[in-house]
Amino acid sequence: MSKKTIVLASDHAGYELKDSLKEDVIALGYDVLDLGTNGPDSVDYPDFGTALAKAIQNGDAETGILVCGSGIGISIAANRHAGIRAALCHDETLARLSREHNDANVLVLGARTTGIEVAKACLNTFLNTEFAGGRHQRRVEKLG
Ligand SMILES: O=C(CO)[C@H](O)[C@H](O)[C@H](O)COP(=O)(O)O
Repeated sequence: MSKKTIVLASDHAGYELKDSLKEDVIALGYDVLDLGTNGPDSVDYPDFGTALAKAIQNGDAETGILVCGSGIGISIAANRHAGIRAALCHDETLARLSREHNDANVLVLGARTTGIEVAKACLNTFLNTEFAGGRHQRRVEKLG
């Protein structure tokens, strides 16, 4: 059986945090699909949020991690796509709730707003928390 694949993407403001989180994801035993960006040259977050959403829609990965400066722009981009539930998280509580209540399939972080240790804690919580189902199932289904 193949390992679960996690897709990562960021803009120029987020690539260093994205690369750091990628190391953690690999160390945890996941397969990784890195859609870039891979350097400080200015790029546009909609291109990367959209590319990640399409990778999940296509079945290339089950779960995603997105990073931009604030996390806001790239969240907006990803959430325009059907089936994508991208959650901008600033702490472990939000990371846990995004999984338990919203069955979020994309963790979004702001590299200019969230420190590396909090970001890593969010990542671990996000990856290790199951969707609670029950009353939340009906609500998630209404998201489309
Ligand atoms: O989308 C954003 C803001 O909502 C992100 O923070 C971007 O990374 C940011 O806008 C990029 O800004 P820059 O001045 O072009 O580096």
